[in-house]
Amino acid sequence: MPSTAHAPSSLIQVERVADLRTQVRAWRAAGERIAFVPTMGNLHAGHLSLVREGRARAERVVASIFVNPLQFGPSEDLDAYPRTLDADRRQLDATGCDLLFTPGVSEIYPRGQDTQTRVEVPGISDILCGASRPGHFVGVATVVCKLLNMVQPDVALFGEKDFQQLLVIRRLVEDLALPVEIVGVPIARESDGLAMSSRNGYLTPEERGLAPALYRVLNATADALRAGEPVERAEQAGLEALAMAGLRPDYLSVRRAEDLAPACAGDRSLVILAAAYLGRARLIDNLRVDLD
Ligand SMILES: Nc1ncnc2c1ncn2[C@@H]1O[C@H](COP(=O)(O)OP(=O)(O)OP(=O)(O)O)[C@@H](O)[C@H]1O
Ligand SMILES: CC(C)(CO)[C@@H](O)C(=O)[O-]
Ligand code: BAL
Repeated sequence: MPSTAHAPSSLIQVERVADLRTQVRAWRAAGERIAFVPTMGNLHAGHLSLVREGRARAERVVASIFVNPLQFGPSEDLDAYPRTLDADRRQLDATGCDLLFTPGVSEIYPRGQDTQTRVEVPGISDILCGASRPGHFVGVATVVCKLLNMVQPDVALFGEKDFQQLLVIRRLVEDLALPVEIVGVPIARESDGLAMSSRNGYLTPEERGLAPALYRVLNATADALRAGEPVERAEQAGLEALAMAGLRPDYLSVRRAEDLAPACAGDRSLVILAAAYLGRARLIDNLRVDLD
C-alpha cells in the first residue's frame, strides 16, 4: 500500500433521530460514556477543542451540525450562514469524533417551527445578546433541549465564547433536571487575539485587520477595573475605544460572572462581555476578571 494512503474514515453520519438512538444505545450497552458537541457547522479550531475535551471525558463523541432557524431573527443571516459539510466531516473525523448528527429542519421540527413547544429561560435570556436578538435564546434553549433529549449524552460541551448561552444552558439543565453534565470550554483565539468564530468569515481583509480591537478593548477594560476604575466609567471608556477602533458597539458590560447580574461594588468575580458590528459581522467576545 502506498505510504500516502489515508486511514479509512471511521466517522458515522446519521440524519435521523432513530438511527442516532440505535447507535448510541449500542455504545451504552457496551458500557461507554457519550460526550456531545452541538454546533452550527463551518468548523474551526474552537469547535475542535470542544471535540477534544469530549474525547477526554467519554469513550464516544457525538457532534451535531444544525443551523437552527428558530434562533435567527427575521433580518439575520440564516440563509447566508456558511455551510461547509464536507470540510467539517473531514475535520471531525481527524479529531476523533465518532458520530455526526446532521438532521434536516423537518427532523428537528416535524410539526413546523411555529407550532413547536418552546423552552424559555426567563431573565438571563432577555439581557445583553438577548436584548439585541429578541427570541434568540428561546430558539437556542429549545433546540439544545431537543438535541440533549435526542442524543442523551453523559456530558455536553459548550464554548465560553458564547458565555451568556452557556449560562442559559446551565440554567435550563438545572431547572428541567436534565441528567447531563454541562462543561464550558475556554475561548480559542487567533494569534492576534480575535476569538475564532464562523462569522469572522464575513469580514473583508480590512475589517479583519480591525477586528482584534474587540479583545484589546476587553483587556484594557479589565486593566481599568483592576486599577480601581468604577464600573460605569470603565464601560464607557470601553465603548468609546471600540468606536474609535472602527467597530460599532452593540454593548460592552461588566457583569457578575455567576449570573450576569450588573456588577456592584464588592463583586469580585466578574466578566466583561461585548458585542460589536463590523461590516456584515456581529462579533462577540468576553473576558473573565477576578479582582483579588
Ligand atoms: N472560539 C471559540 N472557542 C471555543 N468555543 C467556541 C468558539 N467558537 C465557537 N465555539 C463554540 O462552539 C459551539 C458551536 O458554536 P457555533 O457553531 O455557533 O460556532 P461559532 O463559530 O460561534 O459561530 P457563530 O459565528 O455563528 O457564533 C458553541 O458551544 C460555541 O460556543
Ligand atoms: C448551541 C447551538 C449549536 C444551538 O443551535 C448554537 O447556538 C451554537 O452553535 O452556539
Ligand atoms: N454561536 C451562537 C449561535 C448564534 O449566534 O446564533
